[in-house]
Amino acid sequence: MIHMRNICKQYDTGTVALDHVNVDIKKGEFVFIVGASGAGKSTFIKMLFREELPTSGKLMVNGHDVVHMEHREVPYLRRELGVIFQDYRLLPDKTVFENVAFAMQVIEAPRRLMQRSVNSVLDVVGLRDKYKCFPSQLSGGEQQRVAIARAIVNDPAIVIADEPTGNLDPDTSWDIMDIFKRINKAGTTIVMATHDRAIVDTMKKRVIAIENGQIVRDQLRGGYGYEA
Ligand SMILES: Nc1ncnc2c1ncn2[C@@H]1O[C@H](COP(=O)(O)OP(=O)(O)OP(=O)(O)O)[C@@H](O)[C@H]1O
Repeated sequence: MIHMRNICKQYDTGTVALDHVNVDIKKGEFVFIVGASGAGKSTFIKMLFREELPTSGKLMVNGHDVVHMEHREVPYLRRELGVIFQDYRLLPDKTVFENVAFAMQVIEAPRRLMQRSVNSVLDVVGLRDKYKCFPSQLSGGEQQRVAIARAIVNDPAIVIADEPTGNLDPDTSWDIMDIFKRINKAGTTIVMATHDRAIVDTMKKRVIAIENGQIVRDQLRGGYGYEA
């Protein structure tokens, strides 16, 4: 599902953010990406949806050759991925329903499918009753639920999340992780960068640790493994 070979990323500033990274992630896996600040986690995540391109190496994501694909193919890659950020990134002047529906409008999904699919994912994240609210009327945890609903409404092959609980308190973070667990149980691959030691230690999923742009540990049923 994800195949990285000798991926290097050097930014224009000269910083080497990824240094010969090799990773294979299979369908249905749940993978945490951990590492100190500046280790290269976000850069790793951004490669997957082609927000950044590697300087060298081979990268396949869900059958797409991310490095060599034509620009016009990029939307086809991205519609197979659901991406979630620490800061939610909702559209402030759209309601909960409209924020989620917008992801379907972008791919020109049929209207009748839209109503059903949006209601269904709002059920998954427990927000059906708030469908008319605007983001400013929601708590941080609720906003992140909307972002998750938006990410999964088109039934992506892979959900990619960069610090999705970074702005949330521990109880709310666990509620969010329960949603990710359910999405993963339904067969969706999840790749998540996180600093949340308690979550990584408790969930016992695959852990890929990055240090100075290099993978220093890749462990099934791993723990966080770093001092805070
Ligand atoms: N757009 C950019 N231009 C130049 N350097 C960058 C850019 N983005 C990241 N970097 C540098 O690349 C390195 C890796 O950054 P990255 O954001 O991937 O780390 P991270 O592990 O996600 O850190 P954090 O946990 O703080 O988010 C850092 O040295 C960072 O300063």
